Amino acid sequence: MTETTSQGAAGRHAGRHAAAASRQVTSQLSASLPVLEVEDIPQQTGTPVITFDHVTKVYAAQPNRPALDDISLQIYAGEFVFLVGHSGSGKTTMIRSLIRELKPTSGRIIIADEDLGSMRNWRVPYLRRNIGCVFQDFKLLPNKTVFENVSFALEVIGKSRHVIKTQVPEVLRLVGLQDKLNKMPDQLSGGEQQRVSIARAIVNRPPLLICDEPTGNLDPQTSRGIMDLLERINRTGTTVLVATHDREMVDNMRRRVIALDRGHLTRDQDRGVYGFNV
Ligand SMILES: Nc1ncnc2c1ncn2[C@@H]1O[C@H](COP(=O)(O)OP(=O)(O)OP(=O)(O)O)[C@@H](O)[C@H]1O
Repeated sequence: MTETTSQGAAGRHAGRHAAAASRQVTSQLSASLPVLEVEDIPQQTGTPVITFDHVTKVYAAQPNRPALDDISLQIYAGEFVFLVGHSGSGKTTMIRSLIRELKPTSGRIIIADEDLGSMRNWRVPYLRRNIGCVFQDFKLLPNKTVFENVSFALEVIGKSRHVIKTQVPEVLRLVGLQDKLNKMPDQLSGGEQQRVSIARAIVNRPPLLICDEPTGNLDPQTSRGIMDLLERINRTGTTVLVATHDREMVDNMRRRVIALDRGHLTRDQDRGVYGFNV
């Protein structure tokens, strides 16, 4: 069953406080990108950025237990969405399907106007250029500096040296790492490494940023810094989808929450909470 609710004035008030606090922290970061005010829920209009249309995924190893079971949802431009659920509920399967690492067993996934089911293989890299990805384990290249880790993302898609020289320092300023350009990943804290991986994910300015457990390896204070950064990126107009187990973060931020339980979509809630008892 899917339940759709929205919070009242109290929720909106709390949301405004959280947004104000977040603005204070992030104002210390670079102001190089325009800030859009999205204190209210973005209008769900136009073409959805993400559409799941009766998507089912069955892994061959578990034929009787779909990892995703008849999921239908839409996410619109500018939304910030949490994807929550117990371990094994299907969050990573959903994310891997979005970048076409996996194909659904049935149903359709549409990104912007493109049906991933009929997308030719040669177009998949172009799809992935438009989706920034951040993972729990950062996935940085250990033998490259901070600057090189981020610039590599532009090099592989053929960007000029001029673009690299301008965009890489700019994005590293945005994530607060302008003084660490020449450090190696093992000289950074976990939070700083995650900031590098976020910088790498957004340096090409993708309209969609997907994060799978971005704070899973970080302490609560560092996690808050990362979420503040993701909120700031969202305020530049980027659609952000975050799969997480971080109850405190979800409960504090009061954004749209999509909940999965054993492959079923059980809740889709504006300004939602984490909502599981364990
Ligand atoms: N490659 C695979 N082959 C077979 N079964 C898989 C595979 N990947 C995931 N599964 C199964 O699919 C279900 C959903 O797994 P998934 O990794 O999507 O969940 P999750 O919500 O991301 O979990 P976690 O929070 O632990 O990362 C689980 O039952 C899992 O065992």
